Amino acid sequence: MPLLSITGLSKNFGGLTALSGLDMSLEDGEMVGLIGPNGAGKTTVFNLVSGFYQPSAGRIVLDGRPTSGLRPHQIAALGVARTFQNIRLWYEMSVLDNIRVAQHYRMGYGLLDVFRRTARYRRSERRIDAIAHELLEAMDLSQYAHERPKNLPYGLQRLVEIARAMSMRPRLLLLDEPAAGLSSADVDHLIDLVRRIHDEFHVTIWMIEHQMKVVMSLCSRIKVIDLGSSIAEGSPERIQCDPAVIKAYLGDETL
Ligand SMILES: Nc1ncnc2c1ncn2[C@@H]1O[C@H](COP(=O)(O)OP(=O)(O)OP(=O)(O)O)[C@@H](O)[C@H]1O
Repeated sequence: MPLLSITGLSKNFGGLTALSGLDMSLEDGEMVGLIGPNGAGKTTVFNLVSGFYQPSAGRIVLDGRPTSGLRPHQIAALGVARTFQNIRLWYEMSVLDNIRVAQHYRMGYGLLDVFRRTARYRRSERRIDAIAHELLEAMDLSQYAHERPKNLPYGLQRLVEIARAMSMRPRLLLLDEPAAGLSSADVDHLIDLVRRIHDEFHVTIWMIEHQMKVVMSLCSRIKVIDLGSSIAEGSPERIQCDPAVIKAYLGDETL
């Protein structure tokens, strides 16, 4: 059974069809790309999968369970974490606290536990700290644990956002343009780190990315959409010479 199965997924905004009849599935452990020209509907797909939008039609099934009607926090609890095209962090908190706070839904204690500082509360807090430090280490961020994200260079903020998403121990990680705005050295570092977290944490990854170097180096399979519909799917080598893909990108030098 696929980890994620999407059938006939559509989304309309008033008269605008942002997505139309998308089919897609991801097997456990895969790293897959989602590409397409600007406005193709890529972020809409991620907003639907993560519960930020409800579909106009179609079905999303996560590990055998339909997600229709579920709110974003309920989908997160089922194991879907994401990053955003425009970085979203708590800029006044430390990097460490950003990563700790993201785990709150997994804490398994109530307000009374917090006030009484029960054994359950202390156990959960220790576990949260351990996970946060493990991730900071895995992503070479330990030395920034007590910095505020707003004082870090943009490339590091992107990594903190990925670490925060990973702290939820997701089964499926959705990365929305992780390389946007990064220098070429930062892009190489990002490629290494994404590969490392994929291998180390056995997480399934679906990424939207305009920088073909990132998608081509990391993804074993790529889905291409244009104007809300699927136009191709296959290995990076196949996608690069697919006539429909070349036509969609004609004039776009990024491919
Ligand atoms: N909340 C919304 N309300 C109205 N229209 C929307 C909304 N979200 C997206 N759209 C429209 O849906 C279409 C697809 O947008 P989407 O952001 O999914 O594209 P994208 O492929 O992610 O583009 P980009 O690569 O530029 O980020 C666009 O025409 C966009 O303007």
